[in-house]
Amino acid sequence: MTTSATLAPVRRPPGDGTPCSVLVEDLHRTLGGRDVLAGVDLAVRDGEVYGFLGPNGAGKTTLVRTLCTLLAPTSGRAVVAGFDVATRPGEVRLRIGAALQATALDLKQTGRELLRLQGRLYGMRAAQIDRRLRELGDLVALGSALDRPAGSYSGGMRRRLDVAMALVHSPGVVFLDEPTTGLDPESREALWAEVQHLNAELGVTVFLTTQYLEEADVLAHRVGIISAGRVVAEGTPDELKRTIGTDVVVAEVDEQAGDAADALRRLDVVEGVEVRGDQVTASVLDGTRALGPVAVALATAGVRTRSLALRRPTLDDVFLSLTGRHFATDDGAPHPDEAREATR
Ligand SMILES: Nc1ncnc2c1ncn2[C@@H]1O[C@H](COP(=O)(O)OP(=O)(O)OP(=O)(O)O)[C@@H](O)[C@H]1O
Repeated sequence: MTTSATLAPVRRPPGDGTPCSVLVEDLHRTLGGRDVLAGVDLAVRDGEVYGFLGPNGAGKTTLVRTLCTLLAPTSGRAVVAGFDVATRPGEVRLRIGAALQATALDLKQTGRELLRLQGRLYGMRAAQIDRRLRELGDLVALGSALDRPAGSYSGGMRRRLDVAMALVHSPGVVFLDEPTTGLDPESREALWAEVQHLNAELGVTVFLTTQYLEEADVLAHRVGIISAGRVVAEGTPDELKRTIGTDVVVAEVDEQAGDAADALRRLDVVEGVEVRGDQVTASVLDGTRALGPVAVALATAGVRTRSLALRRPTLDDVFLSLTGRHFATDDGAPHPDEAREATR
């Protein structure tokens, strides 16, 4: 059997000397006859919060389950905490924590009982577990609820308990699969603060999947964007947005989006144009200089423009330019992030 931990290169991303907690190379996973992971490459450095962003069905959960050793790769390689997930799954499991989407808590047990059980499964003694719970501080700050059955918890409290359970045995790497999906804005922000705390104060490397653009933007040092089983972009949120240009001009037009796009593409100040419905988005280097020529070009082309707005690029613009699609929910309705953006 190969001992991946002894192969120094697997701990380092190409061209970078920083040690890596997660290294994925040309990873494929077939499910139901489909290549759900179609050659994923990515690297998460030690101590990083890595945001893995993608719309519904893109393959996020499949990748996380593979990295947590719950699914075997079809081909390619994944190394987590220094060990190959396919050949050394036991070593990987000892070193990671995971709060996955389909967590089945025994709701009759109290939070404290569940946390203690989790610690005992990792061979910890009661005193060690209690010390660890104090160390986790705010993360387990469920107050007196810690001694109530988990069945009485709100969604946010259950999610916090999930994350705390993933951390009881002091793993170096923790996987959080869509930890805030379904939470109200207040609970979401509380969980964000906790993720930041466990990364900054406890030094835990965090691999976090999300379908919320804002979440990746706020939490992640670096972001990987997955679409149809492939990582289509990787970088810091700012780096990714800079690929779009400095500013974005958005024109809402009356049924003439094609004419508007053609007119804008002819302008020197415009770097790229995307169309969605009656909305035409132009990426530009200098928004204040571009706004005038854009308005004139639309008027000259005879396009009736309902509104013209200037804003900074978002990760959704990055996704749109890479895939030709916006982030959207299954039913095609705008994602909550988009809806929020539209009302700003
Ligand atoms: N066991 C399976 N058999 C067949 N197809 C599957 C199986 N599990 C997942 N898939 C399909 O693989 C694709 C990726 O699923 P996955 O759950 O990894 O996506 P995701 O990005 O996590 O999406 P979501 O945000 O909805 O959780 C989806 O189209 C899904 O229907």
